[in-house]
Amino acid sequence: MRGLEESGPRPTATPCGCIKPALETGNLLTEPIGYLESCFLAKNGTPRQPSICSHSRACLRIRKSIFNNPEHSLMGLEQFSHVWILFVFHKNGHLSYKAKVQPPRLNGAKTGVFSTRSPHRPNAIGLTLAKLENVEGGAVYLSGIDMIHGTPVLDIKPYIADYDSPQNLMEPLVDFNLQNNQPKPNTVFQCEGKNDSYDQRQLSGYSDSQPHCSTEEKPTCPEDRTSKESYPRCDSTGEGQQTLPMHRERATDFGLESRNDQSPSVAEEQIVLCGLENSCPEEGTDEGPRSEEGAVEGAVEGAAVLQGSSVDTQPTSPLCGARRADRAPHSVVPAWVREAPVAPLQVRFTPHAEKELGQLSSGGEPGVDQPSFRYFQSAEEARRAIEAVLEADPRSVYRRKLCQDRLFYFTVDIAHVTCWFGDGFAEVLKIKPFLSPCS
Ligand SMILES: C[S@@+](CC[C@H](N)C(=O)[O-])C[C@H]1O[C@@H](n2cnc3c(N)ncnc32)[C@H](O)[C@@H]1O
Repeated sequence: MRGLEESGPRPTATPCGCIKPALETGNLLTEPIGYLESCFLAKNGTPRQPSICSHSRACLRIRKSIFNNPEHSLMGLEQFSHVWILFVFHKNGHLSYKAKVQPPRLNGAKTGVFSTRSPHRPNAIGLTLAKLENVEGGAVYLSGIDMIHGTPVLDIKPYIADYDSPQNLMEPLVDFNLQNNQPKPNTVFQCEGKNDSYDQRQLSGYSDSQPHCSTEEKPTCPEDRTSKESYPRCDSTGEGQQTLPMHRERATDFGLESRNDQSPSVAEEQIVLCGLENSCPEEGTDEGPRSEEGAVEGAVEGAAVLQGSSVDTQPTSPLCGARRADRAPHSVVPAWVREAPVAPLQVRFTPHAEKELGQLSSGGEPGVDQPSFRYFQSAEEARRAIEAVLEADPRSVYRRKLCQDRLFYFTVDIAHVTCWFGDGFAEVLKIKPFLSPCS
């Protein structure tokens, strides 16, 4: 990654010799959107992952040099409970990196850098999933962080479990009996599956190796403080900061709470999890106050949407045998994420397009030199990909509203697809081979 001292992105050559603008070759000139004010002043003692210390606190103020009105850029973010923070490991000391590293968790054994969360990597970029405590004006208040004070932050993105958690992309492992919130008997096996999560921790290298903080045990964290006490630096610069919503009412409010008002506190999330884990016969410990039935119901329903927010609830069985930090956190997203106003489209292919698709996978007509798929293994796979793309209506709002009758083109693998959209459907008209001159 290029340093700030350089004047700007310069054109660079691609492997095939074409000169392209720097951005197109991935040479990004970054400018931090802000510098983190963190409760951790130095690398030493800073948790290796955010899950280790849920009480850690930080504040990020969006710089005015990025947006004249930083608060505009944060509009709507308060509706999310968690955010991804992309940042620069600015205190790495050197920019060197090695293909194999020794993550502390492997205790001396080496593994490939890309299978770890090591700070020392080709581009010194870190990625942390933090809890969003509050948004006030142009400032974002976070908890559960593993970055030090002064860390340059490159970006904030909302955490959306539907997109970001593989558990949401796979068939649920547990069939819940929603009446009494008990997993059906076959989930006992899942609850016993401790090895899986252990293996994953081993592989990720930097995950929870230390005693982690919970509401009840906090060996390495600062005291749980009131919001103002938690952000001394922010308070010193930010006038009129309000008390952060750290202390919430009861877990029963959790599933029914609008993110607009307040997010559930860490403690509440844990209460909900405790309520769920008590349904797991493996887990005998009772680490926190038991939630009331209502709270558990709200959680198990998962997609419960009220007051503009939607609570994500993960299947609990893989979590039963795991420790708290291994569990996918419940998260809150605004309702629009799950209730998009755009209905899925019906997708159909003209007979002509069907024929062309078949020809692509078979390498074309005899005697004609035609490429076959690079990524898909069959025409059927390509067809499913094309269907999925179109079903979700890939058109921009502008196109949808103002250029409805225009043909729409896109390319997937070597298929250049031409289609059109009608009321509630998309129809594929043509599929031609496409080979990029310079990919
Ligand atoms: C293992 S990294 C993981 C960071 C992030 N969660 C990730 O996976 O990319 C976390 C460690 O990086 C170090 N660290 C945090 N902020 C840093 C910074 N700005 N520059 C260099 N090292 C930093 C701290 O020692 C912390 O324990």
